[in-house]
Amino acid sequence: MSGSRSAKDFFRPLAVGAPAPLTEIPARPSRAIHFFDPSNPKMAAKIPDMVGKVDVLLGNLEDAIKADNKTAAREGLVKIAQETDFGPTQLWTRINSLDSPWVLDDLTTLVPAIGDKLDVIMVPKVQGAEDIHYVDRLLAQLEAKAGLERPILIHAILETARGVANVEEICAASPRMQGLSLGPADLAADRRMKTTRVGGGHPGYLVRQDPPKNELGVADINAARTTYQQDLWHYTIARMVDACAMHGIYPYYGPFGDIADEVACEDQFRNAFLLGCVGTWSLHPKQIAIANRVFSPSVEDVAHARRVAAAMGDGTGAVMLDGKMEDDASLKQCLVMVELAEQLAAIDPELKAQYDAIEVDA
Ligand SMILES: CC(C)(COP(=O)(O)OP(=O)(O)OC[C@H]1O[C@@H](n2cnc3c(N)ncnc32)[C@H](O)[C@@H]1OP(=O)(O)O)[C@@H](O)C(=O)NCCC(=O)NCCSC(=O)C[C@H](O)C(=O)O
Ligand SMILES: [Mg+2]
Repeated sequence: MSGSRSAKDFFRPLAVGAPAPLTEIPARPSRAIHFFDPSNPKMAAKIPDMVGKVDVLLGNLEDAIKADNKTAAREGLVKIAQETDFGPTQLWTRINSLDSPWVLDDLTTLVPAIGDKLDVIMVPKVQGAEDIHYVDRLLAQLEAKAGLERPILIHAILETARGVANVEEICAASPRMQGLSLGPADLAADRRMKTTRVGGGHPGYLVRQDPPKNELGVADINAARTTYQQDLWHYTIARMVDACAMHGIYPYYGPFGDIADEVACEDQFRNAFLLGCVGTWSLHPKQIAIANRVFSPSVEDVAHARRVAAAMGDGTGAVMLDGKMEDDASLKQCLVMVELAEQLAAIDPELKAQYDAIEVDA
């Protein structure tokens, strides 16, 4: 429940005539949220062909769009949305930040023009529940005026220290809250981290093995020692995952700026997937395949999960499979995998064929 609204009012529209808020956020596949600049003619021309090949297309209006192109990007997005049938692909936008001179025009232009096609509005640099409340009320007013029949959802980017500190209240601020993404570049700057990258790791953030000891038991600190690079984003992503799970909404990684390094990109995405994220951003067409691969459970994992489910019968008790104990709790993890596989199979025929080919012998 939001801090200032009582439980009975939480699911009432915030403007007369606005659509009723959803009581549950649908689990729509969103492995890759693909960013494009609607003011860039080359990128814009590629969008119709990407429909059906990526789960989410996001027209970006904020950072990475030159100040001189803000209006062109907004108008470009309206044109693309009006001319494109998005089929199973969701259409999202990232509006300008709430302290910018552009955001009001973003919302008052987009909602009447393409509000019926927009699934989610991503709000950058969210600091606390008050930012969500502002967008929530304004969207309700604009939806009512435009006669929209379904509410547009809100996705917040965590990219300030205050936003991270307030992550739970942000998730709880509105029934429109669909999910959270990590904004590692802005967050690093706001935290005054000493990095210069857009997401990913850093070779200096590491732990080193203890020194070996000589025969007298004295540590040889000059001996070669293995180091292990650590994940700079583990803490923040873990907080996001817990806050989202608690509020029934969805956590996402965010941008990986080293477009050329596909291996490290895949590693960063997989860490997020394993921790509980449902998707990530793709900044370049080649990151879509990486995201789709990582955020779809492997055939081996789905086969194992179905095998555990079959062996567990009514879901209670404990059984041994391949020398390992399985019980109610491991079954619940397996069911997360099975449900995700079913959702993805419904929109991805290639994955469906792979999952359908699995034979389960208990
Ligand atoms: C990163 C890019 C600037 C690279 O663009 P480019 O140099 O043109 O790459 P290529 O030559 O390899 O491109 C090949 C063709 O593909 C088209 N292209 C490139 N990117 C896209 C795209 N995202 N969608 C559709 N089409 C794309 C090119 O136009 C080429 O076409 P052609 O010449 O006809 O073959 C560029 O990829 C880019 O700008 N990407 C998006 C960047 C972005 O959105 N950044 C903002 C999100 S990250 C962020 O905001 C940080 C975050 O908030 C935080 O705080 O952490
Ligand atoms: Mg940012």
